[in-house]
Amino acid sequence: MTPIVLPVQPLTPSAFAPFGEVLALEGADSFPINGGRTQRFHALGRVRCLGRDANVVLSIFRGQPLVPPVLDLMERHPLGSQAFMPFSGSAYWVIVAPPGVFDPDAIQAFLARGDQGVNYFAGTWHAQLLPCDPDADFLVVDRDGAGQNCDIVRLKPPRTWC
Ligand SMILES: NC(=O)N[C@@H](O)C(=O)O
Ligand code: NI
Repeated sequence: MTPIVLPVQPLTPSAFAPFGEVLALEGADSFPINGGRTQRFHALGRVRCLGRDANVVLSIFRGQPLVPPVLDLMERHPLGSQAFMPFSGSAYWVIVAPPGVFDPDAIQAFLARGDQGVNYFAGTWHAQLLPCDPDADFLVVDRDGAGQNCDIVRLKPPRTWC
């Protein structure tokens, strides 16, 4: 099947608001701490962690680009948020759809800079990590625990982006 081409928009807090939060210095609420030696960029996102025996965990993902760039599935985590913060400088694509019943017509694609993170709301449909560069490292904050926390939906036709 010929993939549908998604237009890509720059990642901004307002455009991304239906899907989650953008983790970035620009526009953040910040204040000095530690006697003024440190600036705290406060509460950039909120972690949700629901269900039985659940913990918030911190992981590192070393991701590789999707080649060819053809997306045939998306996923969601109904029991918890999931945050990705790049720390090797790679830009990455963020392809999402609103929480709830999956609507393929509501899919949106963003290009995130290497200094922007994202925190997907619990239940936000998203593509698995799509870095632009090889060996792209991300700090990931998400939920570990009992229960089904990864629902998958197949894209027919698949999607690509430009
Ligand atoms: N499966 C996993 O831990 N990663 C995905 O959830 C992802 O969004 O990349
Ligand atoms: Ni995920």
